[in-house]
Amino acid sequence: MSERFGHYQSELYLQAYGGTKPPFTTDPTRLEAEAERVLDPGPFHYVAGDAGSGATTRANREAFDRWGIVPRMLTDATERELSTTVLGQTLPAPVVLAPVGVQSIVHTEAERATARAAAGLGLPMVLSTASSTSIEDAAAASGDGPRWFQLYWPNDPDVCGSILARARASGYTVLVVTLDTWSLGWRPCDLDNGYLPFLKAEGTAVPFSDPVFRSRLDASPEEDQAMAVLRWISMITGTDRGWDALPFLREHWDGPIVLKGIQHVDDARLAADAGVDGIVVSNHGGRQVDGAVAALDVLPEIATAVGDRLEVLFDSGVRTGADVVKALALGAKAVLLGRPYVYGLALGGEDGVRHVVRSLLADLDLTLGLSGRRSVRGLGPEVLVRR
Ligand SMILES: Cc1cc2nc3c(=O)[nH]c(=O)nc-3n(C[C@H](O)[C@H](O)[C@H](O)COP(=O)(O)O)c2cc1C
Ligand SMILES: O=C(O)C(=O)c1ccccc1
Repeated sequence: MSERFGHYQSELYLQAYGGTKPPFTTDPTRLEAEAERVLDPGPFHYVAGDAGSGATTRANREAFDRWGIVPRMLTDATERELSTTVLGQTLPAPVVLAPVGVQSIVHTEAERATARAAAGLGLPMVLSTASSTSIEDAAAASGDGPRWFQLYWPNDPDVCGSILARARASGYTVLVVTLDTWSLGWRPCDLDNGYLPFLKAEGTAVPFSDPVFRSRLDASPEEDQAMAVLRWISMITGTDRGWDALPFLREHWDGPIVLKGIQHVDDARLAADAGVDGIVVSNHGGRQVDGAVAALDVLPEIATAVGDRLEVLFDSGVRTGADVVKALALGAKAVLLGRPYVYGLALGGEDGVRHVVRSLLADLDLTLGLSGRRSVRGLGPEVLVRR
């Protein structure tokens, strides 16, 4: 796909002359408030919420604000190139839709809408193990779009193997293994609202459609939903595995493997020593450890330590084109976008996701060009100053 993403700006201005406004805001700082107006409190706070006092979420944003882009002039940046290669795949832009579970709580089309929007833009969608759509249905919606699969690692090896086999058979190419959520963090908002979607069997489409998981139950999920949910939760919670368990994943996956949730440089080194293909430097958007370090603050050290041995991806707090430029300049190959596209899904389904992601990419394209840079490749710390 060779779309000039910056064209979305002229498209929106021209539409305005025809009397049509954007479907909803183009301002990432207003998305959350607009989504709050269309969502019930439980789902809204589940998406927007974070761990404890929210300190990590705030730290993620503050870390971006501490860097400034220093624009260059007269560099001929009229034509920009956003495309880049990530884990052997050429992507039209260095942006991936992060794995977000239970999308049915914000829109009836759920992950199918996200999959269609991502495929239309040629960007990978990472399907969550906690998806409300089965692996196969999401793949069908994604068509020939790039798709990656995120694993919450069941402690039953046969169940794990079965899920991975289904993902491979359905055309998911990259395996993203999330390490930081072997239990949900302390989330006061959800506790106060008494809101946990899994207890109502939302976000259980992957195990409930899995023959090996079903074979582990005394009664089918249709007969005894509560027991099936509890069995599944017990399989994916706990942290009794160590780095020596990774070869199991290699045996059951024939494409790139990425570890998500890395925040310590020594863990990044262990990931490289283990031979994985990539990591996502991430604190899960501030949803797990309250008071954790901002993901952006650990990115430079990690990228310097292991960037030549594996691909370093980044998420947690990315909202604007400038944020993408900063993360790339500090060593990320690409970023994952979380909550913003989920707000787009809530506000407009597939079109809403597309509007949010196109807005981000247009902002990225223009920010890059007006900063005097022609390509997302080769950005380095010289682009930035510390405020
Ligand atoms: C509602 C919600 C559900 C999420 N579910 C998952 C999940 O199932 N698997 C996962 O690896 N990460 C999950 N995440 C974390 C995202 O993949 C990502 O790390 C985070 O949202 C990035 O931060 P951001 O929201 O600030 O962009 C979820 C995040 C949200 C907001
Ligand atoms: O809520 C989350 O952050 C998350 O990662 C998750 C975990 C399990 C099921 C659904 C989402």
